[in-house]
Order: sequence, then structure tokens, then C-alpha cells
Amino acid sequence: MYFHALIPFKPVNPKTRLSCVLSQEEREAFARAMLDDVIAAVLKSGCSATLLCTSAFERGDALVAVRKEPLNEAINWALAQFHCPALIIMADLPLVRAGDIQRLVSTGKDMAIVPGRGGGTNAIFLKKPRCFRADFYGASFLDHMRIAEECGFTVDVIDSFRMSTDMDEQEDLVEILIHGKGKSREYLEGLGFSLSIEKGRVSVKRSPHEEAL
Ligand SMILES: Nc1nc2c(ncn2[C@@H]2O[C@H](COP(=O)(O)OP(=O)(O)OP(=O)(O)O)[C@@H](O)[C@H]2O)c(=O)[nH]1
Ligand SMILES: C[C@H](OP(=O)(O)O)C(=O)O
Repeated sequence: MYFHALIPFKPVNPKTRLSCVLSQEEREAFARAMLDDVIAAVLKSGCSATLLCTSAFERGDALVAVRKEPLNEAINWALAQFHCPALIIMADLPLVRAGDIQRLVSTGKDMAIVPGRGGGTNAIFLKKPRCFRADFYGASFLDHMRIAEECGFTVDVIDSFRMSTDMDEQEDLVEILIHGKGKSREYLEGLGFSLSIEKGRVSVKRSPHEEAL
């Protein structure tokens, strides 16, 4: 079945929690690479994509709405326009695959939600989006479950490693280098990132040569 995916995207100075390993220009390019991976999965799943961008941005394969207000206000503005089911999916899920999205949108419940690690929310599919209100940041998974209850929605909590893995902190990059197949992995490897295993702990390292380029 065909659905519309709403993808919030911040093109300028994104992913500040990765500033310890990436410059602003690199974070912007990395955010675009992750967006490429998410859009590819969305389109392959049969959904169309609309980006909700904080500033001007061009993509041939997605509609773009520029909304300068904060994340929740922008999403809630968009949800109010929907007369059909809607999928909200974050742009920092580089491991997501079309099959994961199909699983989400084929739920028998009123809503399907994918928790992010650490309390967040990585994706929400809503059959009646106009009843709902997004409340991202903090323990947003719990907030979204409470809002769903207030709406009287039945809820499917989707247990998915690929969709629960968002890229917020340096240690998250490990997952791309192990499980990624798309543009995000290619981008990190091009910068000289590789896995580092010390005392049984897996982390990422960046080769000094590439860093200097
Ligand atoms: N439309 C819109 N999207 C946003 C905004 N802030 C973040 N996003 C997007 O929302 C998703 C999740 O955001 P975060 O994980 O907090 O990403 P971020 O703000 O770039 O990262 P940090 O600076 O490290 O907090 C990503 O897809 C971002 O591109 C915003 O103010 N407006
Ligand atoms: C937007 C926020 O993302 P996080 O900072 O948890 O990745 C959330 O999931 O509520």
C-alpha cells in the first residue's frame, strides 16, 4: 500500500553531538548521506517522501517543505494537513531498509511506533494523523505512548534493530561500519573511519592521514 513519509531534516549544522569527530561541513555531508539512505528505503518500500527542512534544500526524488519553526511545531503543522495515513521517519536512520518500513505501515493497529535507543522515537506510523501530536525530545517514546492513549489509539511497538539505531553519538557510528551498506557507510569510510577493537570493546577510529585532507 502507498503512504506518505514525512522526514524532518536539518541541513545546516546538524548532528552537533558528533562534533568531536566531524567538522560542521562533514556533519552536513554525513547528514545528507544518511538522508540518501533513508529516502532510498522509503521509495523502495513504495512510499513517497516529503522533507520537512529547516532551510532551503533541493532533492529530485522528494518534495521539500521549508519550515523554520522547531521540530515538533513543524511536524504538527504537517500532520494537520494529512487526510490519509502518515509516516514520520527520522533522517538519521542509515540502517533502515524497505522491508522495515513495510512492516511499520502494514500494522493492524491505529499507530506503529519505533523507539530509539535512550528514550527517543525514530518513526511513527499514524492511520489518523490529524488526531495526534508529536512531542519529540527527552523521553519522547513515553510521551508518544501517552499521547496515543489520550487519542484512544491501539499501538504496535515495533522491535527493530535497524530502525531503532539512530546516529546521535560517536559510538553509534560503529553500527554503520558493521551493518551499513549504503551512502553513510561509504561516506564514513571515505573520511578514514574504521572499527577499532581494544580490550574487547568495539569503537571507531579515524585515520590521521584522511583527517588531515
Ligand atoms: N524540521 C526540523 N527537523 C529537525 C530539527 N532538528 C532536528 N531535525 C531532524 O530531526 C531528526 C532527529 O534530530 P536529532 O537526532 O536531534 O538531530 P540533530 O538536531 O541534527 O542532532 P544534534 O545536534 O546532535 O541534537 C533528524 O532527522 C534531524 O535532521 C528542526 O528543528 N526542524
Ligand atoms: C528527536 C529526538 O531524537 P534523539 O535526540 O533522541 O535522537 C527524539 O527521538 O525524541
